[in-house]
Amino acid sequence: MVNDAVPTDAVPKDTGPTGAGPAAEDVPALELVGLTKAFNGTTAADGVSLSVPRGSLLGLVGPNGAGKTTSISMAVGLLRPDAGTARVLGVDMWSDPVAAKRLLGVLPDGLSLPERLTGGELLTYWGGLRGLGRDLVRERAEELLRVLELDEADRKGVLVAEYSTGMRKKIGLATALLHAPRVLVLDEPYEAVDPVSARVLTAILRRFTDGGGTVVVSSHVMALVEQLADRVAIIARGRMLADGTLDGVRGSDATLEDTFVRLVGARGIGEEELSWLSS
Ligand SMILES: Nc1ncnc2c1ncn2[C@@H]1O[C@H](COP(=O)(O)OP(=O)(O)OP(=O)(O)O)[C@@H](O)[C@H]1O
Repeated sequence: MVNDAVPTDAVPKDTGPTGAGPAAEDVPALELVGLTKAFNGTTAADGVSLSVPRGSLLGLVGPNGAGKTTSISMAVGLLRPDAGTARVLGVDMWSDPVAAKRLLGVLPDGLSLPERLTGGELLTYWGGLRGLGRDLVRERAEELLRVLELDEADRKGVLVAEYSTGMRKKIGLATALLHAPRVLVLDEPYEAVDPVSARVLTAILRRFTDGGGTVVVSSHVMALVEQLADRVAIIARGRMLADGTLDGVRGSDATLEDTFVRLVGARGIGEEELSWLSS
């Protein structure tokens, strides 16, 4: 798995959602252009291209090892591509990473966070890195902790190091939202999150897109993507197999899972395989 953790190179000073200047209306929120990456001679992403219109919520799905995290990591500036690039509202991630990251909120795979801080302290620290004013950070941090139900742990002084997996996801999401980005890229945001918190997360994402924001979510849960997303992209073996509106990709009479299995290829278990399990 790609695990390049926290955005590093010159965390941008934020000037708010409109800080990077207005982009032309027809510019996609996020564009992946021929993103390619090989690890030790093995291609993990092979010319991955995708265009995500503004205001949409795209579900990125693919089997284990398909190249989702690799592609996302290149798109958000965490992993340098061998070839290709990504643009956030028309701003090139690899030639102008500071401006591109200003527009972007990211929940990366395997996010590493400062562990010896409470959630509130972490958000204060993060807001400072983003160049946000103290009062604004305090207000937003309190609200995020409350909405994401991390406020009680915060009052008790629970450190991030002591957080459960789901709590870590939620505080990671809070760091992604804190500077009010225009595009959110979330790698498996629902993983390990309880059903009540999942509803809160869905409500946050809907509010975000209703306000004109754009979301890319990777997930293995087809039913969730069908319920949440208006667009879907299917990737396998490092290649984009399909992308478009949900109905366009799956057709009106098939489930996303059917389409996924048809495109990716089903694999059953042979008669003899694992027969020792039933002996
Ligand atoms: N840092 C790395 N070093 C070597 N190989 C890597 C690295 N990161 C990813 N890979 C390989 O690249 C391929 C794609 O991995 P990636 O993590 O992008 O897949 P994924 O679609 O996110 O998988 P999953 O659904 O299991 O999280 C896999 O074969 C993986 O082993």
